[in-house]
Amino acid sequence: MTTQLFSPFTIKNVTLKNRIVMSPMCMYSVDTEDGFVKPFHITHYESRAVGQAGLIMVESTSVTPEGRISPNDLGIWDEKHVEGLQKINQAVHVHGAKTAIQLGHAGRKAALKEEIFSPSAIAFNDKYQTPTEMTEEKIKETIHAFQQGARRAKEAGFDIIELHGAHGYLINQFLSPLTNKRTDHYGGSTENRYRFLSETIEAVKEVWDGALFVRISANEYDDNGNKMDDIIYFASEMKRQGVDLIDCSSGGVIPIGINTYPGYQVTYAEKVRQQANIATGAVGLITSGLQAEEILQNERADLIFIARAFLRNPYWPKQAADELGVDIESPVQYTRGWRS
Ligand SMILES: Cc1cc2nc3c(=O)[nH]c(=O)nc-3n(C[C@H](O)[C@H](O)[C@H](O)COP(=O)(O)O)c2cc1C
Repeated sequence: MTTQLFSPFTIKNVTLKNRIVMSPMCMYSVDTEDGFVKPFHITHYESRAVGQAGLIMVESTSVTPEGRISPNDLGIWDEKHVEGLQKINQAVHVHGAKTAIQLGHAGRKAALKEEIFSPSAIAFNDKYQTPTEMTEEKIKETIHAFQQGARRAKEAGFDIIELHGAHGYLINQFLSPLTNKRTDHYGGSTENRYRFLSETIEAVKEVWDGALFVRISANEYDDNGNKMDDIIYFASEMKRQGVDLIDCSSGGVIPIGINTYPGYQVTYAEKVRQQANIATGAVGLITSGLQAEEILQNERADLIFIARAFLRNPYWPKQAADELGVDIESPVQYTRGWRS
C-alpha cells in the first residue's frame, strides 16, 4: 500500500519526509523565568525527530516577556535566545526532520505578575488579571516584536514559522468578537478584527521569506463568537497574503470545556481547505495511523499534527507505520529493533 502519511510534502521551499508533525506543546520547563532553552528541550524535541516525525514544531515561544503564557515559557524576545534555539535545530536536523517554531503572545491569558495586555480590558476569568487595553502604539510595538521574533527564528535556523492565532491568545483575542470590543479600526467588523493578524503577517514577511503557517481556533463554541464564514474570510485573506498552511484547532477563547472525540477538529481543516483553497493541518485526538491515513486520502488535510500521542510515545510514527502495514526508514542506530 502506498500511504499518504509517509509520502513527502513540499511546502514553499521545504520538503518534509512525511506528513507527521509534532504539534506545538508548551513544556513549562524554563525554571529560571528568562525564556532560555534548557537541556530538557533539546532531548524532548530530538527524541521525536529520532522517532521519525517529518516536522518538529517547537512550543509556543513568546515574542515579548509579558506575552508568556507562564513564567516558564520559552522566549524569543532577546538576541540571547537565538543560541539555545539553534541547538534545538542542530539536534533535530541531524535526524532528517525539519523544524518549525510557534511564535506566540498570550495577551490576556498570560499568568504573570506583571502588567498584561489585550485588545480590550476584559479578564479571561476571575483567576486572571484584567488586561490593559492596548493603545495603537502598543499594537505597533507588539507587531514589531512578532517581526523581531521571526528574524531571530531565521537566525536560529528554523525551516518554518507558525504564528499562534488560536486558543484565545493575543492574535485570537483580536480576531474574536467575544474578546475584541474595540471601536477603532482594529475592532468591530470581521475585516477590522483581522487587521492585527494581517499587519503581523506583513511585518513577518519583511524578514522571513520561508514557509509560514498560522494556527487558528476555527470554532469558538459560542453563538456570539466567530462563525465558519468569518473563519473562511480569515483563511482566504491569509492565502492572499501568502500564508502557506492553516493549522486548524479550536476553543480557548472563553473559559468553557469542549466535547472532544477522535478527530473532533478535522472538519475545520476540511472546510478551510475546500472553501479557502489553502493547505491545512488537522489536529486533535488523532491517535492512529489508520485515522491519519483516512484524513489524508480523503483530502481533508495535508498534514497531521500529533500532540499528546507523542508525549506517550516518541516513536509514534513507527506505531502508525505498523498499523498501516508499511516499513519506514528507521533511525540508523535502531535498525535492529525496527526491522527485526
Ligand atoms: C502539554 C500541552 C501543551 C500544549 N501547548 C500548546 C502550544 O504551545 N501551542 C499550541 O498551539 N497548542 C498547544 N497545545 C495543544 C496541542 O498542540 C494540540 O492542539 C492538542 O493537544 C490536541 O491534539 P492531541 O489530541 O493530539 O493532543 C498543547 C497541548 C498539550 C497537551
